[in-house]
Amino acid sequence: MNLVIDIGNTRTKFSVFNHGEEMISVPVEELLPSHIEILLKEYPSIEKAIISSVKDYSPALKELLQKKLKKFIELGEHTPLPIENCYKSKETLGKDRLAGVVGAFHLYPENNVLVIDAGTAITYDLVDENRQYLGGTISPGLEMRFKALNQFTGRLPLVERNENFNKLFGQTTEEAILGGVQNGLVFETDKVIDRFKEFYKNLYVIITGGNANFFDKKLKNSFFVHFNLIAIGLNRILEYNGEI
Ligand SMILES: Nc1ncnc2c1ncn2[C@@H]1O[C@H](COP(=O)(O)OP(=O)(O)O)[C@@H](O)[C@H]1O
Ligand SMILES: CC(C)(COP(=O)(O)O)[C@@H](O)C(=O)NCCC(=O)O
Repeated sequence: MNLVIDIGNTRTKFSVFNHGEEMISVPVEELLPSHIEILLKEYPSIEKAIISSVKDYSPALKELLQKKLKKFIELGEHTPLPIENCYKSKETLGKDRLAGVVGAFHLYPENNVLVIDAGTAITYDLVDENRQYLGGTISPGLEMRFKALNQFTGRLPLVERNENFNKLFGQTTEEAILGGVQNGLVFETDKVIDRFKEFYKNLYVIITGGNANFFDKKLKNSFFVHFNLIAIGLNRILEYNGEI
């Protein structure tokens, strides 16, 4: 069994895999060594673990995993991968982005795949049919857009995401913000997909991340939702490192 840990800017998600199949997946605000102790008691067959992190995390967590398990990988720029990483600043690349494209390649190895990770930030990343991760873009996440309007102005309230908002424009401050943020994100995403499709034929689109369900029935382009894409990618990297 494998333990995979994805430390994002908002949440940490940890999952247990058994022969490639995800048994459990749990989001927590902060992963503590005590959580790992409990998990290892519950699943004594866990022998390997991998962590992807986009921020600093407790050294105690790493020490515990190194001590208790047969194999532990902290995903980094030198970790061997089943795809070629063509990002130029590999040392600054978010490891969640790398895991996402490995997951995409594992699911759709014959296709060009655009991975959209709608989390704290929104990343758009391309892995092509030649097994190459080519790079992508980073833009503010949904919640960050609402928060920015509130924090950097004197009069704009903090508005919450509204699933039912479907107007082109607003007639109240709240509606105007919803229109700007939500429609803006939908327009952005559809346009990004359109542009990638112009250059990459046979393009599959995967949406993942805490806000993946926001796009449901909103985009004109078709896409697959894989909430556990990062975990799938991390598990694949862990397995790959056992094979080579
Ligand atoms: N239960 C939840 N707890 C926290 N954030 C959530 C939850 N459900 C949806 N979200 C949204 O998902 C985002 C976090 O998504 P996630 O993919 O976990 O991000 P990250 O990898 O950046 O930590 C938040 O910014 C929020 O907008
Ligand atoms: C772009 C990100 C902030 C996304 O993080 P997330 O929203 O998943 O928490 C993260 O991947 C990151 O810190 N990247 C470093 C810069 C780069 O990828 O080039």
